[in-house]
Parts: sequence; structure tokens; C-alpha cells
Amino acid sequence: MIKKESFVANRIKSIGYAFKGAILLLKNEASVKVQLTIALFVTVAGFFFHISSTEWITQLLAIGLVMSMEGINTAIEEMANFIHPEHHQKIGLIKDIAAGAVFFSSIFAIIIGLIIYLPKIF
Ligand SMILES: Nc1ncnc2c1ncn2[C@@H]1O[C@H](COP(=O)(O)OP(=O)(O)OP(=O)(O)O)[C@@H](O)[C@H]1O
Repeated sequence: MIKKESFVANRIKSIGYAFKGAILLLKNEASVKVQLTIALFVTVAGFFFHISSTEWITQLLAIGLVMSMEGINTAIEEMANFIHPEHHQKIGLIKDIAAGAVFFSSIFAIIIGLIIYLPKIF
């Protein structure tokens, strides 16, 4: 029983740390702020154009994927700077690869947005 309580308490603590991380990203990362602004914009567009449940799910998945990728990219950048603050070709490569992951998710999120909204606009 004590074990179960500590498990639940630990899970609640972990959610607290994750929430703190999400707030840090939203406060400090310019790209996350831009992504949140775009997310709010397309959410308003979703209500305006009365998109379907499937379109909402796809749109929310795209938003979640891009913002999560950006968070992981930021964590990798922070870790790289901490481990090796000096200029190094390998650090540059690591950062570029992490940024490439964000690029992939962003490109496909844009394509999803075009598939949803282009037929409704034109
Ligand atoms: N320590 C380093 N050694 C070698 N190249 C680096 C180093 N730091 C950054 N670079 C290169 O500069 C690019 C930009 O690095 P930076 O850390 O400013 O990332 P950023 O994408 O501009 O960050 P943010 O997303 O926070 O604006 C990297 O992708 C990498 O090519």
C-alpha cells in the first residue's frame, strides 16, 4: 500500500516537472512561441471553417508533433551546449540533425494544413 502511494506521488511529481518544462519552453523559446501562435491561429480557423472530427484530430496531432519535436530539439541544443560549450564540428552536426527532425515535422504539418484548408478557401 505504501509502495502504491509513493508510485502515485512520484507520477504526480513527474507531471509537475514536465509541466515546468513546458512552461520554460513557452517562456524562453522563440520558435515555440511562434508555433503556439500558429497553433492558436489554426484552432480559430478550425472553428471558423467547421472542420470535421478527423480534420481536428489530424490538426491536433500535427500541432503536438511539431511542438514536441521543438522541445526535444531545444533539450538536445541545451545538452550539447552544456557538454561542449566550445565550437566543435560534431556539436554543429548534432544540432543540425536535431533541427532536421523539427524541419520534417513542420513540412508535413504545413502539408496537412494545406490539405485541410485549401479546399475550404478556394
Ligand atoms: N558549438 C557549436 N559548434 C559547431 N557549430 C555550432 C555550435 N553551436 C551552433 N552551431 C551551428 O550553428 C547552428 C545554430 O546553432 P544554435 O545553437 O544557435 O541553434 P538555433 O537553431 O539557432 O537555436 P534556436 O532554435 O534556439 O534559435 C547549429 O545548427 C550549428 O550548425
